[in-house]
Amino acid sequence: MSKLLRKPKAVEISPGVTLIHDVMTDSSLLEFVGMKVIDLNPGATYTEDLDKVECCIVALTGKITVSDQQVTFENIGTRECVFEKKPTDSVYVSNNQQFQIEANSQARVVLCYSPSQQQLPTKLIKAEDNQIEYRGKYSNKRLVHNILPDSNPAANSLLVVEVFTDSGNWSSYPPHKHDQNNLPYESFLEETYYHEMNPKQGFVFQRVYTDDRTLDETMAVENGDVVIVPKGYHPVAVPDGYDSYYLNIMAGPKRIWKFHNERAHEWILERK
Ligand SMILES: O=C[C@H](O)[C@@H](O)[C@H](O)CC(=O)O
Repeated sequence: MSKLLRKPKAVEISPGVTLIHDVMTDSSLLEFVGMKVIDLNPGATYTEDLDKVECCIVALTGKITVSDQQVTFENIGTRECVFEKKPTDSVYVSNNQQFQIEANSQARVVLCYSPSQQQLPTKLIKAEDNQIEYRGKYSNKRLVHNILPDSNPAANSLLVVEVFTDSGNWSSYPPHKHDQNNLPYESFLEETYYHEMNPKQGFVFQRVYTDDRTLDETMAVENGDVVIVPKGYHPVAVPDGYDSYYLNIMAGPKRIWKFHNERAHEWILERK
């Protein structure tokens, strides 16, 4: 199995809290981006002390209450299933802060981490404040919810976005990369994909590859899988009959999303 593909697990880490994914920089190919996926039963609580990282707490499904030692955001979250295609609520918590999550219902939460030195205010990122985009044409149409884009100054290095790609379409396509610290032409951002499928037995194909093909992995990615993108192009293809969801976390030396399209496929964008 590719070293870029992580399958979901189910480890109960405290009463009512199950760890589904734990992709942190000390156990992955990544230096900047970390992520955890946790399930919480109603009434269960999860507490974490952040060191020199910031965290975006995404209420993926269900209702949660999030607090640090000063503020509390009660009963946030907007959906029971990501395929309701409604934006959801998130909370930004900065470095050297403690946060607690309490589940008001059965909930799945994605914890998105990246380096942070300068402590910023804890902030509710409301669903209605997500920037919505309809990208692409022909068979690369997708719906994008920008949860924490580089235009939002709430974070020091973290970028979070979710993407819905319907049956028979491609996304993260034409292939693009952001693995060079070469602004204004390209930024260096590591990336993770947390995938869900509808129906659940579905899969997508994702290829992660570099210009020189020293990295070239094509994976069948299933519901709940995580794909790690340390570098390279990273297109996703969705088979007929299934809809795809993924949550992207990006971070690097500069909090700017400036990607480079693979020249060989850039003509895709020129079609009328
Ligand atoms: O670089 C960002 C990620 O590859 C995705 O968020 C991608 O941009 C989604 C898309 O445009 O299809």
